[in-house]
Amino acid sequence: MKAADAMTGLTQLHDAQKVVLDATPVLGLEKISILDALGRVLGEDIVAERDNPPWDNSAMDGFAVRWEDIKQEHAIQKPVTLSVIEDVPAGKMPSKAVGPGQAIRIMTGAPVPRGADTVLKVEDTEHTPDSVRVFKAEPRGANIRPQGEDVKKGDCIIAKGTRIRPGEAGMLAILAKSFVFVYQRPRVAILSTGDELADLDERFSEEKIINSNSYGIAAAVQEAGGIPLLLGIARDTPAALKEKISHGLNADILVLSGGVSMGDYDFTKAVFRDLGAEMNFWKLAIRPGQPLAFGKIQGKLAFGLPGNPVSSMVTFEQLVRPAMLKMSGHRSYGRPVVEAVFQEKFSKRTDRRHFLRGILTREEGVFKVRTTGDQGSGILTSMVKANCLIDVPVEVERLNPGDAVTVQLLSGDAWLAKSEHAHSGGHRLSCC
Ligand SMILES: Nc1nc2c(c(=O)[nH]1)N[C@H]1C(S)=C(S)[C@@H](COP(=O)(O)OP(=O)(O)OC[C@H]3O[C@@H](n4cnc5c(N)ncnc54)[C@H](O)[C@@H]3O)O[C@H]1N2
Ligand code: MOO
Repeated sequence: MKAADAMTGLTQLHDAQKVVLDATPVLGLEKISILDALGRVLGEDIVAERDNPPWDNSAMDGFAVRWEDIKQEHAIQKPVTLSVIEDVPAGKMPSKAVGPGQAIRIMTGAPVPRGADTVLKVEDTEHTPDSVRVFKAEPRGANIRPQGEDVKKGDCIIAKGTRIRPGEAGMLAILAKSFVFVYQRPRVAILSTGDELADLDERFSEEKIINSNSYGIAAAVQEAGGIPLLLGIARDTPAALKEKISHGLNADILVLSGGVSMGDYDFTKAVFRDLGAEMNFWKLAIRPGQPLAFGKIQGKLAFGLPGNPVSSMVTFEQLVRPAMLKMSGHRSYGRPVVEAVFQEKFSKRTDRRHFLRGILTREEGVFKVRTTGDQGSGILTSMVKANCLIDVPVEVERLNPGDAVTVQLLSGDAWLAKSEHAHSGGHRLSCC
């Protein structure tokens, strides 16, 4: 890793991300029911043990025939009459073979009988229980779905490392895989620090600040597919911090929030040292989220996120979430990214990369983005309004309306839901 810049003492985010990902292990596998597999990452290649469909079958309700019998050029003037020798509904195997001058009535999905190589749609015929008149010529093989057209026995159908979506779940069922191996979900212990904090179950007091970070981080952990373990609040004493941290060391990741700014370093550092931790204390070249601690405590990944509520969420996004995704077997660790047209004026110093909370909309096919308003690191409503983070590179000094920017999409389809709010104008939240 490149060391922090000698002049500024700042560490670039991508350098910090590399350190984090290099230190992050991939978790082991567990076997689960496909009913629980949505969103999980496959830990095995899924190889087809049989063809799908398992036999040639009809794509239409109609009659299975021999193409030789119906190939005449003027079907309408000279319709062919065939005798119907059997009915084959879906779910039944035909017992007879189609011979010259014969047809078998067949339903969509039913196996094509031996001898037949073409299916005629029922609406292109005139029929009685015993016979069928054919008025339309069809090419050989029409309306037959051949064996193995979807899946060929022996092929790898879903590769290890694939995230299971509804399509994969259906395919696993087709392949009769009721249980599959997936990567384990990371367990993330969450600890908020600070005497100023009160938890939700404590008596409300005017002097205290409600611990919101634990709950925002817990939700972010769940959204990233992990299991949050709330350790509560560590009071500002070395003993309290040490004890709480030790409770979190059976998790895969420990996330602390607060206590990483200048004033708190000495105390936190001493506790880490006592626990045998190897920690980096970074000043990241980003805003929000400058002070950040990362390392390993007794082999477990440990993050010290800044206490300001937005800073903790943004640093979780940029550093903890990628580590969680790597742990749980994903092949890419970032959010979806799009280019959008910036709608405002913005300026900054050229020493930090900024993550502005943004509202992305799509108007006449063009992505447009504006900020949520005040970008202070204590303005948690900015995260409530935002559907994306606008990623403004370190070297950019100003943005004008019309400039192209890169945005990281937060939480899936949220940007669609937010469009209406953005259109209604203004930065204020409005309900009802
Ligand atoms: N002299 C300096 N002071 C600060 C610097 C600096 O470089 N030099 N950096 C500032 C920046 S940037 C940030 S971010 C914060 C980070 O501070 P800490 O991580 O030590 O966090 P605290 O001081 O404990 O808290 C900051 C702020 O956040 C509130 N907070 C903390 N925990 C929670 C929680 N669980 N839920 C809700 N809110 C929480 C806390 O009350 C404070 O308002 O340091 C700056 N200072
Ligand atoms: O980085 Mo602090 O997180 O800017 O407020």
